[in-house]
Order: sequence, then C-alpha cells, then structure tokens
Amino acid sequence: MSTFIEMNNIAHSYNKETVLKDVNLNIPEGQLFGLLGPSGSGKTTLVKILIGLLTPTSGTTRIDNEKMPSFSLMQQIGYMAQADALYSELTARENLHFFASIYRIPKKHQKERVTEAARVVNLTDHLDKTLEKFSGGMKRRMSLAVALLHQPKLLILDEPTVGIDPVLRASIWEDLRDMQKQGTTIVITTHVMDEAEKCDNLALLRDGYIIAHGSPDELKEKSDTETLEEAFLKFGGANHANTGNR
Ligand SMILES: Nc1ncnc2c1ncn2[C@@H]1O[C@H](COP(=O)(O)OP(=O)(O)OP(=O)(O)O)[C@@H](O)[C@H]1O
Repeated sequence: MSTFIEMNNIAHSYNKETVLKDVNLNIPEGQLFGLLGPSGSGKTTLVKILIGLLTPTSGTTRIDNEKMPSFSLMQQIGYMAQADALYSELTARENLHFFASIYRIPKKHQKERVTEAARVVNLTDHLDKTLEKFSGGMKRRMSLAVALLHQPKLLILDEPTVGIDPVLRASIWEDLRDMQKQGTTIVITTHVMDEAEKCDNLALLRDGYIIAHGSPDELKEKSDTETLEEAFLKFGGANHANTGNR
C-alpha cells in the first residue's frame, strides 16, 4: 500500500507550551488508523495540523504527495471536530443540505447523499427537527453525518463516539469499515481502548510524543502484555527520547 499521509518532524507550541515534539507519522492509503492517547496528549492538535487547520511550529505534512495546507485537498477531507459546528435553528435536513452546498455536491446528488448520511448515523426519522431539539449524542451523530456527506477520500474523526450509545457505536464502526473497503482512509482519535483495538494501526501519544506505533497485536507483543491498556502503560513508562516512528 502506498503512503497516503506523511507527517515529518512535527512540533507545535501554543505560546510557550510545547505540546507536540518531533512527531513522525506514515499512514498508508485505505487504512483505519488510530491516535490513542490520554486527554491533553496532543491528539486534537495533531489532527488539526494534519488537515491544515493549524500551522505547526515546525515540520511538514503531505497528503497524497501534496504539501498541506492545500485547498484542493481540503475539499476531499471530512473532519469531525470535538465541538459540533452546526446551526441549531435549522433542521437536520437543512443543515445537511447547507454543508452539501459548501462541499459543492452537485444539486442532483444532494438529496441522495443527505439520505445516506442520515441513515449511517440513524437520524433518518429526525431529519425535519431543528437541532435545538437534539440531544448531545444526536448532535454528535449529525456532525459525523456532515463529515462523511461528500464521500471524502480522507475522513478524520476526533473522538467521534463520545456520547453515543453502544448499539449505535457498533453500527457506526460497521459503516466506517464499509467506507474503508471503498478506499477511504480514516484517522480516528480516541482514548477508548476497545475502539483502539478495532484500528489497523495505532500511534500511542503521550505528552506530545509518539511513544509507540504498530497494529494492536504488534503493540501487545512488543510490550509483552495482554491488553492495549497495559501496553500503553508499559510504553509510557519507557524513556521518551527515541520515539520517531519511522
Ligand atoms: N488553542 C490552544 N491554546 C493553548 N493551549 C492549547 C490550545 N489547544 C490545546 N492546548 C493545549 O495543548 C495540549 C494538547 O491539547 P489537545 O487538545 O491537542 O489534546 P488532546 O489529546 O486532543 O486532548 P483531549 O482528548 O482532551 O481532547 C493541552 O495541554 C492543551 O491544554
């Protein structure tokens, strides 16, 4: 598989606080890749840099061989942020049509895409409600629907299943797998171990460093542990000095 995402020597500071330190990532096309790390480890900062929303203090990012930020590439990325950026006075359908226009989905395909995205997140029966009547979990599902509306080549999901019940969570994972089968590369941030287990490959992030990377099985094997949680703790206890992941 060819490399789709390449992040080299990424470092980032907010004011004087350095929150990412020499991060290197290679993600092949079509992978479901997880960034696993505790709160504050730098996951959101890293994905914002990845999609070109944030300029790193140093380092470069290439997606599909193109240097980020690239306007044309941004059109092919679906990003689900942690905070929902939706219009609460509009209905779910109106929100989806609004974003479909922003993504420049041709008018004749918009209805079909809105219907499909609503199906994936199980909101078909709520399309005509305004979002002010939605629960927190329903808004998360709406944000996910917006992120996958334009069938992006790259889907980035920042803790997508927080506030989503286990049944829907399982069905969303099935849909992510389907999208992956159709060639979508998916990067997901999580601090939930059972979600991390479902990823093809993982980077473990702690205090702005990648402390280990590999498939869930490789990580357990390398650390000689039974669970990812134990693996994380074991890698986290190791020296941070030699953590480039290439
Ligand atoms: N805009 C900002 N200005 C200053 N500091 C920030 C800003 N955004 C994040 N930080 C700091 O950077 C560090 C990494 O934050 P980040 O949101 O990337 O972590 P995270 O792993 O995504 O955490 P969480 O799982 O809680 O979302 C934290 O110490 C946070 O306080």
